[in-house]
Amino acid sequence: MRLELLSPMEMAAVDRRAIADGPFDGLALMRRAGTLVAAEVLVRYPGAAKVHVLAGPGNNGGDGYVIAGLLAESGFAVSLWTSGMPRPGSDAALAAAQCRLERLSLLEFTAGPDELVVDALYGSGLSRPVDGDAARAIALVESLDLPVVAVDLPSGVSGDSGQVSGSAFRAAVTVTFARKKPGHLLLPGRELCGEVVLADIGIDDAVIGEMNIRIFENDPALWRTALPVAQVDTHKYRRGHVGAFSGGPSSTGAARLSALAAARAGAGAVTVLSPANAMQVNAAHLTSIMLRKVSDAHDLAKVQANHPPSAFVLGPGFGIGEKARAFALDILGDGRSNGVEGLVLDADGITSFRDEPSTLFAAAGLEAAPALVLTPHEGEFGRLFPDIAGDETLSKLDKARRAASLSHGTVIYKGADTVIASPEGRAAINANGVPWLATAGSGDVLAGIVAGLLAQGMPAFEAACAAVWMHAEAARRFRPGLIADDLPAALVPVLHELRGQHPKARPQG
Ligand SMILES: NC(=O)C1=CN([C@@H]2O[C@H](COP(=O)(O)OP(=O)(O)OC[C@H]3O[C@@H](n4cnc5c(N)ncnc54)[C@H](OP(=O)(O)O)[C@@H]3O)[C@@H](O)[C@H]2O)[C@@H](O)CC1
Ligand SMILES: Nc1ncnc2c1ncn2[C@@H]1O[C@H](COP(=O)(O)OP(=O)(O)O)[C@@H](O)[C@H]1O
Ligand SMILES: [K+]
Repeated sequence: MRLELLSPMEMAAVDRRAIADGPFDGLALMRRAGTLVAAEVLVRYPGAAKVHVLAGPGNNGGDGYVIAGLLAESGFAVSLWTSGMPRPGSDAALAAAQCRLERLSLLEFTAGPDELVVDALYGSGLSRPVDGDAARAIALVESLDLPVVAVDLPSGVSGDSGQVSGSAFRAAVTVTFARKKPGHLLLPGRELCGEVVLADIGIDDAVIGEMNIRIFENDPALWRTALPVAQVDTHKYRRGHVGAFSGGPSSTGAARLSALAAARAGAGAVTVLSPANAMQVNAAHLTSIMLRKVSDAHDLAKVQANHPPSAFVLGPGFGIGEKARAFALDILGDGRSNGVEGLVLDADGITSFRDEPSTLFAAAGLEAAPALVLTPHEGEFGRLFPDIAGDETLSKLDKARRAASLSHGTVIYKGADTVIASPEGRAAINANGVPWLATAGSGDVLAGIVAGLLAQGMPAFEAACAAVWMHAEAARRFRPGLIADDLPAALVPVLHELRGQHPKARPQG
C-alpha cells in the first residue's frame, strides 16, 4: 500500500530525484501523467459533448497540454484555454510545443451544458490565492454544474493543508501522481477533490522510501500486525483490564459507553470506577462490566493494588476540575511500575487542564509515565493548545503534530478529518469517517476503544490509528440511524474481518 502522504515540497523533491536517477526525464513523467488523466476521462466520460482543458503556466498546465492533445486525437471536441505561457525551457513549454491545438485565452472562457472540464491550471505549485480569470472560470463551471476532472489537485486547494486559497474547483475526480498529498484528505480539500485516483507515473518506490516520510493515510495496513490477539492460555486480566471513570449520578452513561467499547475492543476485564453517589445508578445498568467505588485518591490506590487496570479512560461525563486533574496526574505518576500501559484523556479530562496544561505535559513526559492519549475535538483542542490552535499558518496536520510533541502524548484531533499524531513525529490522516458518526456519545466510544487496545499492550500510536479507523468503519457499515449505543457491538464484525485478514497478528501476554 502506498500510504505515505507527500507535501507539495516533498513531491517536488521526489520528482527531481526521480528525474536525476532516470530512466524517465521530466517530459516523460509529464507525458505519462497526462496520458493517465486522459485515460480516466475516456473511461468515465466517453459521451462528453466537448472537453474544455484549462492549462496554467506551470507543469500542471504542462499536463494539460498533453491531455488536450491526447483527447483530441481520441476524437473528442477539445477547447484548450490557457492562462500564462510556460517558462521557456520548462517541461511544460516542451509539452505545449508538441500540442497543435488552438490556444484560447482563459479571459474569454465559456462553456455549455453536457460538457466536461479538465482543470490543469495549478497543482502543487499553487502560490497565491486564485482570482481574476481563473476565479471567473471556476464560478462559471460551478454555475453550469459541469463535471470537473482535476489534475493533481483542484486548482485553489492547497496540497499541504486542504484549505482553499481564493476560490477552487469542485472536482468529480482528481487524478494525482505517485502519492496522495495531505490536501487530498484534509477538509475542505477532501470534499473538493471528489474521488481521488492515484496514478503510477513510473516513480520508483525506493525514491520515496529514501525520504523517510512519517505522514500516512490511516489504513489497516499501517497497524494490522500490531493488533492484539489473545493467546490460548490467556486469562481475563492478561487480556487487558480497563478502568473507566464515571461522573456523578446524573452523568454516568458516557463512562458506560467507554467501558462497553473497551470490552468489545478486546479488553478481558473492564471496571467502571464510580463515585459513591453514582454507584447505584451504575450498578443498575451494568452486567459483564465490573463496578468499583472510586471517590478519591485513597480509593484509586486500592484499585491499583489488586488486578490494577492496565489502561484508564478519564473524562467522558466526568466533570471538570481538581478531581480529574488529581486522578490523571496520579495515574501518569504511578505509571508503568504499576503495570499501567496508558491513560486516555478525553472530554472533561482535557478541559480540566485548560488553566495548567504544562502540569499534564510534564507528567506525560516523565520517563516512567504510561502512554497519554488525548482525544480532543476542535473546541477541546483550543482549550489545551490555545497557541497552536490560534496559529492560522498551520494545517490541522501541523497542529496535531505540534500538540503531540508539546504534550508528550499521542493526539487524536477529532472531526470529519481526524488526525492522529505521535509525540515522536509520526502522523496519520483518517478518511473513512461518515457524517452520522457525529452523534452524542460517539467520542466516548472512541476513547473506550483506544483504552481497550492500549490495555492489551498495543503501542499508543497504532492503537489510536486502529481505534479511529475501526470506529469510523463500524459507523459506515451500520449506515445512517446510528446512535452511540450501537457502536460497541457494531465493532465486532469489523474486528473479525481485520483479524481474519491477519491471523498471525502479534500475540499478547
Ligand atoms: N515535475 C514533474 O516532473 C512532474 C510534475 N507534474 C505536474 O506538475 C505540477 C507542479 O508543477 P509546478 O511546480 O510547475 O506548479 P503548478 O501547479 O503548475 O503551478 C505553478 C505555476 O502556477 C502559477 N501560479 C500558482 N498559483 C497561482 C495563482 N493562484 N494564480 C496565478 N498563477 C499561479 C505559478 O506562478 P509563480 O508563483 O511562479 O508566479 C507558476 O507559474 C503538479 O501539480 C503536476 O500536475 C506531473 O507532470 C508529473 C511530473
Ligand atoms: N462530520 C463528521 N464526519 C465523520 N466523523 C465525525 C464527524 N463529526 C464528528 N465525527 C466524529 O465523531 C466523534 C465525535 O466525538 P465528540 O465530539 O467527542 O462527541 P461526543 O462528546 O458527543 O462523544 C469523533 O470521533 C469525531 O471524529
Ligand atoms: K489542477
